[in-house]
Amino acid sequence: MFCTMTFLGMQWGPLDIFITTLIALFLAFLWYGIAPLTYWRRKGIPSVFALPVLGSTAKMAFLLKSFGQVTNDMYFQTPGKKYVGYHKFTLPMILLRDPDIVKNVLNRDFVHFDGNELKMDEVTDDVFSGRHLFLLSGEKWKRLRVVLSPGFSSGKMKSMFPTIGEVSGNLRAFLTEKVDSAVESGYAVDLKDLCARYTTDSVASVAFGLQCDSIYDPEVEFRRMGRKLLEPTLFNAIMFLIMFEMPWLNRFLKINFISKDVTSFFRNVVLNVVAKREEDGTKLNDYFQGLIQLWKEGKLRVSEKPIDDGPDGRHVTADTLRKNLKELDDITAQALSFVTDGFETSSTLIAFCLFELAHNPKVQEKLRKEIEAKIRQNDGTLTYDALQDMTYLDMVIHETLRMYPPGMSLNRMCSKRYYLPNPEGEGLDGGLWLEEGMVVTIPVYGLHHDPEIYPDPEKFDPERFSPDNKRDKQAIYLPFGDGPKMCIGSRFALLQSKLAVVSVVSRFQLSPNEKTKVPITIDPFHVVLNSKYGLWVNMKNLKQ
Ligand code: HEM
Repeated sequence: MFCTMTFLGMQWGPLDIFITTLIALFLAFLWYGIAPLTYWRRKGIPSVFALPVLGSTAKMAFLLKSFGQVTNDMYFQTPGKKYVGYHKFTLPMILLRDPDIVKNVLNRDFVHFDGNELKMDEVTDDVFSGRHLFLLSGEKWKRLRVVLSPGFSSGKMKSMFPTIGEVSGNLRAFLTEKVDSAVESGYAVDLKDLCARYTTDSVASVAFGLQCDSIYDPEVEFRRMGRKLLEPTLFNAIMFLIMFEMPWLNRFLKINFISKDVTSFFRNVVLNVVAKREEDGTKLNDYFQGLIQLWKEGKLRVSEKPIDDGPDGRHVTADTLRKNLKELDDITAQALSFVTDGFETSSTLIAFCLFELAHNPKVQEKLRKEIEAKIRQNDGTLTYDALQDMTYLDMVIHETLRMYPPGMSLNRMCSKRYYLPNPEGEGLDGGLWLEEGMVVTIPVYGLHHDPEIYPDPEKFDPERFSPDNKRDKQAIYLPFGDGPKMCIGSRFALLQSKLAVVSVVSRFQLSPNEKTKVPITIDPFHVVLNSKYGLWVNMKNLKQ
């Protein structure tokens, strides 16, 4: 009744096959799931507990915690060490704990760490692959960084000020309507959603030259598409888990990180704006115009040679974009990177800042006084220079980014052998040679919340960043990363965030709303630090 087979000169019945398969699976489990976990013991380096297959990141694998939360846990489990080994699944990695080593890796010794573990598939993710700074390394990264950096200079920020100012005016007008018609306890608002709509409008106007109005209409298509990119859904959580933590897996799965409808929407937006400006002969002084110029000069092509490269320069028009998808994607990628990198991170900053102000009325009052004084000194108008001159606002924003750094951790991949001293302390013999390809993790959230570095770390205290305190201390502070790979958009992020905070605080009184409990619960599904249950506050008119 049961069939048998002959293999290696022996007769195999179903039971033999079953038992042999079990043994083979068990050996594979030992070889691939357990043996790699002895790596740090064999090297004599202290390490964090690791489970078979899932390594030290089991909670992340089950989506119970984000990678940032897991690195934070590991940081606090290993006091006194300069660094420790851990396993992301079965891959050995290093968690750097010592602020001096961290600073060296990011700055002085960056040439040893200009590799990149992140990769997107060129076929499935044709827009970003080979074009986004986050995904590039070595020479290509350096060339694109040099090309894009002038677009984020202080001068450029000053020229963007009126455009973002208009969007912050819309935010204020929208809230005025809501607060005026609210009940006596005030207008209850989830800051997370509102601030995301504000930064969407701001990014749309600066990076695409579009008026988007999602503050008033949350369902407008630009907002829907932007939201789809980073929404904390189960699908996105799994997708980001694969992209950031298991990039090798996508070589087989070939998942689109940016879905086709989102890609095609943003390609069309770019095409239409280029064509419109060409038709009208308009040359605005915005970031998008800068991208058009770079594209015309062939400078956005970092992976391949630009087309039409002749002695008189490139004769390219909107029609070139229509006919050549690669050229269109050169612009789309850079404009779209504003959406992926710029709106969620900044909205997180604004939302947490306003949330903390609601919970710290004295800080709120002091900030309001500064804003009023600076505006008064400028004949009642808010100018770019007046905003830059608000020292206390800068302290409040710094403290928000310390407590809530949107990117909770950073990674760097070793590209050239590098020596780390003994992990147990100063002056001891024996350290570790990091080999090419080894990834080191910097637990930003942990460092920002370490009482040895920032006393009473859970207290929202902008005074830590007063000019005197800042001068005295050289504490580690990494909300935008550091070194040559530091966030390219930090000036823009600070500008749009400060404008939003000023617009709200100068007009409304903020107070806590019981829907959001303190301390907040971090959302493990979110790619940047976020509160799981929103960030609710009440807003009232100041004179009420
Ligand atoms: C509060 C807002 C923001 C925060 C907290 C933030 C944070 C960061 C961090 C931590 C990094 C990694 C730095 C490193 O590895 O050392 C980064 C990189 C980057 N950010 Fe931001 N960012 C913000 C806003 C923006 C905005 C508005 C843009 C606009 C385009 C932007 C574009 C980028 C890009 C392109 C990179 C990659 C840089 C490179 O690899 O050379 N970011 N950001």
